Amino acid sequence: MIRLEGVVKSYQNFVAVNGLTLHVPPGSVFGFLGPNGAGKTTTIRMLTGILEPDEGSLLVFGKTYRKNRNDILNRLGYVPDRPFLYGKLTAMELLRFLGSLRKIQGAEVQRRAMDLLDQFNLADFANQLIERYSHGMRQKLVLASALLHDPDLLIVDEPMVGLDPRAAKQVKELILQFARQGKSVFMSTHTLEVAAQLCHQVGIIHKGKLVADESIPNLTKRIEANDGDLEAVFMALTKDLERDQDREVVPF
Ligand SMILES: Nc1ncnc2c1ncn2[C@@H]1O[C@H](COP(=O)(O)OP(=O)(O)OP(=O)(O)O)[C@@H](O)[C@H]1O
Repeated sequence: MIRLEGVVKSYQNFVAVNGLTLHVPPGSVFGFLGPNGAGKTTTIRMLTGILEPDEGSLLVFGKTYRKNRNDILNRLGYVPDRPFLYGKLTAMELLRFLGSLRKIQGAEVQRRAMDLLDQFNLADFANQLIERYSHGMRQKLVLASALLHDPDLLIVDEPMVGLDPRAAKQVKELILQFARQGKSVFMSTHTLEVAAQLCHQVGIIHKGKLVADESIPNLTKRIEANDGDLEAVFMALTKDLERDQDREVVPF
């Protein structure tokens, strides 16, 4: 679903993503971890066609944005880290509007919107103005918006931030259900714990470079070797790179 080879992206002279290579197969949840400023959002902006890589190859569904932009975007759902929601619309109005942009209209958009609002326990608030929604409700609505056109790939920047345990559980279940249908999820997160619960594969980025790319069983072994301390594993991986900037990805 996603294949990156040697992707580089700089802002003026600052290299934010530095030779990134990773692969996300169908039916999998890929967790993209890293500390603040590691290059996660920059990578996601390239994956969603907002930014273009300076170097390297970036394929989504085996296609490039340069040649197949619309094909890719029609099959992609994206939840940004700071989504904008227009507060003067109701949830249903928002979903109808987004549906019209995607050419999903009438009874079809109404049915899909109600199904999604129902899945997120928002059906009772379908006709309430978004400005009256809590943070968690807004987060769930943004996810519902990203799923309206039934995408094959969901890209989510920090899906759990600010969610209470109940909302977080719903979002986790939805992500897992999505992958069970043979679709893929690429999600960034700061927390190894979220990744360990949800993801099949985890990539850890630090200062624009991938410092680890491993399956959850391998990651779990590593965590156990550190007395169950997730953060210790994360700190060790990112600290190593500070000592040796040219180090290769940790082999597993
Ligand atoms: N538009 C920009 N212009 C200049 N530098 C930028 C720009 N956007 C990001 N950066 C820098 O690029 C680096 C990577 O930023 P990015 O937002 O990709 O990191 P991140 O891993 O998503 O961080 P966070 O977890 O804090 O959101 C940071 O040092 C950031 O300051």
